[in-house]
Amino acid sequence: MKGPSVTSESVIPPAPDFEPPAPPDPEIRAQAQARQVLLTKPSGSLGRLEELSVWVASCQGVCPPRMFQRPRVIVFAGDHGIAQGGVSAFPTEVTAQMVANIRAGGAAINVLADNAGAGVRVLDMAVDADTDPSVSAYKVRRSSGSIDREDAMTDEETLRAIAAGRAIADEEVDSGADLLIVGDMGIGNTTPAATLIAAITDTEPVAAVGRGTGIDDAGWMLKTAAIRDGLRRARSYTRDAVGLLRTVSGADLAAMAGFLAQAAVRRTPVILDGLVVTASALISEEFAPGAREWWVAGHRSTEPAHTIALRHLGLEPILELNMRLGEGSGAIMALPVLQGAVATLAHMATFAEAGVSDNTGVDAEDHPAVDAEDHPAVDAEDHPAVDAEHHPAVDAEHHPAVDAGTGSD
Ligand SMILES: Cc1cc2ncn([C@H]3O[C@H](COP(=O)(O)O)[C@@H](O)[C@H]3O)c2cc1C
Ligand SMILES: O=C(O)c1cccnc1
Repeated sequence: MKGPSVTSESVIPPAPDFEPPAPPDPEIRAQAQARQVLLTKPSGSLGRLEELSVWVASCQGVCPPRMFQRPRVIVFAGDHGIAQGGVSAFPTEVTAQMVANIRAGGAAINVLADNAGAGVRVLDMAVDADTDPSVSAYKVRRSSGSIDREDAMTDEETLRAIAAGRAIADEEVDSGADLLIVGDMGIGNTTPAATLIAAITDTEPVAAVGRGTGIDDAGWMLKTAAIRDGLRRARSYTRDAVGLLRTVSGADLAAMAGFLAQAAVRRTPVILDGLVVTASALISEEFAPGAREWWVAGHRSTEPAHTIALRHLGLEPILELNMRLGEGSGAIMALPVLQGAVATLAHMATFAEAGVSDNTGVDAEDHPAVDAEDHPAVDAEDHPAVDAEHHPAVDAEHHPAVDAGTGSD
């Protein structure tokens, strides 16, 4: 993926050189796992909150972890030529109108971010209109190409978009962001997103296509055909992340990929959103292998390709709310869950502090009432608080942060 590759069409420049991200801190992870067991509750009783709290501590490199002080939502906006092909239920001009709506505070993401205590920033990467200078500083072009028959952008534009995403991540982290959420806004963007996911995971167009903004059956046929044509064009680039972005994505998706990779390089945790953001995340993991250790999936979108992408990344979504909006709206709903997880590990009393009896003196043989077999929750050894094996939702391989067995390696 790194060296220049020669194709029949062009010489593809090397992928941007992201530093390999270091994993979240394994020592802190072990400390956090050990602390979870001391808190005044049966081990494992806080379910997935325990694993999430351990993950946050290991990302922050500190135990107990800190509540997030400056969570930020960054919405990457862009138009797509394919939107002219009947693949969306809405017209292209909605993208610029929604960028203005987000700036004015009236979109779903604004009210949900307010509710969760996060700031929102929207950026025009490729909107097919002139937008306010406050959002267009990184604009790459007006609309990306129609991916069924032309490249989304040039190599130079692709690299510029990736670099923009990277610079934006640096800006956010440098100004104190301690949790990042990526959102998308762009009529037609679920078509390139589904195409990217299908190309990377070798999925048939009919299995990857979804209803997006709510297309009817005629739109579904057009969208499936567009994904099929895009996949045909992307065929030679399935092992070339920059080539894939150039052929079948858009400047907005390329910027998200750069942003997500750099967030990991900067050791900043991310909550992923739905289909569009997760499509970019697949590319980002190619740029910066291991970046996914810094991400959690906020929710499962109803878009079928989202589930395919999550499976590929080994991520289990926190929420399932039947949402299919984008903008970062699903991810932001998971922020209170993450804050709750942090609060438990940071602020609960331990058994010793509260003078509550723990179960270390309880012997299953002497006390048949609390027989380990009937009450597995009291058997600390067989049920480590965050044991990936007993919680298959959590993928130990991809998320060593939650693997109690390898906590100290
Ligand atoms: C008013 C409105 C607000 C949105 N906010 C996010 N999307 C989402 O829907 C669009 C993608 O779906 P498709 O590929 O079917 O066009 C993107 O703009 C995405 O951000 C919206 C769509 C609309 C219409
Ligand atoms: O899941 C998403 O990201 C999504 C779904 C529908 C429309 N826009 C975005």
